[in-house]
Amino acid sequence: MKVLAQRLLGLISESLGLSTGRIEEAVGEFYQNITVSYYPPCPQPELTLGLQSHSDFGAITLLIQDDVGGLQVLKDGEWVTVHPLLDAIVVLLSDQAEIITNGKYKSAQHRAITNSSRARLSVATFNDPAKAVKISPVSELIGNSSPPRYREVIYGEYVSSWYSKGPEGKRNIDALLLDC
Ligand SMILES: O=C(O)CCC(=O)C(=O)O
Ligand SMILES: [Fe+2]
Repeated sequence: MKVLAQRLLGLISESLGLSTGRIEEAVGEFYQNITVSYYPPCPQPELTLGLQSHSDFGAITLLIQDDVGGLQVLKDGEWVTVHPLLDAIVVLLSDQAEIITNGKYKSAQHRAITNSSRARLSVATFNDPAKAVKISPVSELIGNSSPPRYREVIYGEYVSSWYSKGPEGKRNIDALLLDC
């Protein structure tokens, strides 16, 4: 999973005209956290969510889901179900990647819904910076015509604030937006 995350961030760097290792360099050493989520069947799925709308706070998330389905991403204002595919890994770009690329890439807003008949399991691998790392848009993407869109943040402080405010769409990263 770490090699895949490095490869994907390398391709994103190259797509922006940066050196292959540039985003990884900005993230620093990866700290990997794994969350296994179990969603029991819910008698009235329309009344509750398995996991409320949020974007992940690290750099990039790689997620494996079983064949039940329930992950949705917000696209053009609509919730789109990410249908399970055998052997597929879902890639969710996370908030630090959005900051580092100065918003050229956006973190994915997502949620999990429940269903009335089957339990669901997902395994997410989060690739995060160390808590002390300062994250800001990379200098190569900043210029007169593209000012920084996010203020610098110490990753550990971002995580603390995310947990104290709670997940709610993209309000945590939106709090770093600069007027420009
Ligand atoms: O269960 C899922 O598909 C989503 C899990 C998730 O978004 C998370 O753990 O951050
Ligand atoms: Fe998530």
